[in-house]
Amino acid sequence: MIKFDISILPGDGIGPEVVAASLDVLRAAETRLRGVRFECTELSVGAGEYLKNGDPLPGSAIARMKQADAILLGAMGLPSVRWPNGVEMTPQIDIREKLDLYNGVRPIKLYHESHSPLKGYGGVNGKPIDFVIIRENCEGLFSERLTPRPAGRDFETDTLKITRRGAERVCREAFKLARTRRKHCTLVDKANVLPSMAFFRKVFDEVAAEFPDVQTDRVYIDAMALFLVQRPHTFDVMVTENMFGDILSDLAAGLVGGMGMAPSADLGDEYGLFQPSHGTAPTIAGKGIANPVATILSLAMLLDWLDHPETKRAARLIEQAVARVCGDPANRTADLGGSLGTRAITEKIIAALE
Ligand SMILES: NC(=O)c1ccc[n+]([C@@H]2O[C@H](COP(=O)([O-])OP(=O)(O)OC[C@H]3O[C@@H](n4cnc5c(N)ncnc54)[C@H](O)[C@@H]3O)[C@@H](O)[C@H]2O)c1
Ligand SMILES: CC(C)[C@H](C(=O)O)[C@@H](O)C(=O)O
Repeated sequence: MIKFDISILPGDGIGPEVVAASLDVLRAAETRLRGVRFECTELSVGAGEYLKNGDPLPGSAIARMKQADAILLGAMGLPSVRWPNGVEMTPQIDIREKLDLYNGVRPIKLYHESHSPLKGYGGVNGKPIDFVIIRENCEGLFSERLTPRPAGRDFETDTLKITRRGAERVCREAFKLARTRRKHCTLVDKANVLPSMAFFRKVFDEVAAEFPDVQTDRVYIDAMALFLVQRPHTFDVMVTENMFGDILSDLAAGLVGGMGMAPSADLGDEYGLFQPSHGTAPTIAGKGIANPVATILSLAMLLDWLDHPETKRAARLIEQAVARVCGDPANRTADLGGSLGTRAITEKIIAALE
């Protein structure tokens, strides 16, 4: 019997609700696997933990995460809980940096035409929306956010830093992924204006030369916001800077039904953390209406990443169950215009596991 040790970080707001739903799916999938068990250890991290004990990310939690085989996270942060300098507590960014989870993988897939605000997508005659945003997770515009600054200045700055190592490794991961898909990789940058972005483009071009079988494009971030609305079906894998990826991934989620449909993985060379792209959605927390699909799909990414034949089989079972359930427009949660609650859609997904 192989045991996989999973750290579970439910977090704040709807985080615990969507994580509980995903753990029910995990337990149901586990009964269909041979010789594999999951041991889950819950860790308290987030704004709630700060309010209780004064630290949103205790060192003991980081130490425990480092021992685990993988990490599943709900969502963290509350708009009312802030540091004295005015910014929110964002332990999820701290974790990415501490575990060097530089490769932010954010798949975007449309399961039914009724989920998209765009006309002519999905369905029998519609065009599929199926692409992946690779977000550089450990530098870019977030890189110097923790640098202490003198108090009382009448200006504040943030630095957008791109290193060769940072750009090279994330571009390489994007190309490797493109190779397993439709072999197309698009760089999204602002190389017309920012020297840091011209540097990112130079590194992208160098890495591209290692992957002659992958077609490339270079699109400015402002144009990409337009193209994602006009022709999202034309993209396969795109790679971009931290902040650009943060913004584009919400826009992209909007194309396929909203944040409740957008899973993600934060990957490094040693550790893997999996979480929905969404936040804590405080206005719907505790109402039993949060859409758990993004977290359930993140769980499938986790199982795939564990890279054991049985966990990979579990990942496929979950993905297929989600596709079957979400492919039926009768199965819609409130965010998709339906009436199913968190529990009801989770039960349908569990029933669809084969
Ligand atoms: N990775 C994370 O943990 C993460 C990501 C984004 C925001 N946040 C934090 O979450 C808090 C709220 O941020 P926000 O409102 O900008 O973003 P949000 O993602 O929480 O919510 C944006 C919109 O999407 C809806 N939504 C999100 N997830 C949903 C789900 N599963 N089902 C149905 N509807 C869903 C919300 O109700 C809201 O209308 C803030 O404190 C923010 O810092 C955390
Ligand atoms: C809430 C915030 C810290 C986080 C980020 O900026 O990375 C979120 O927007 C995300 O996309 O995971």
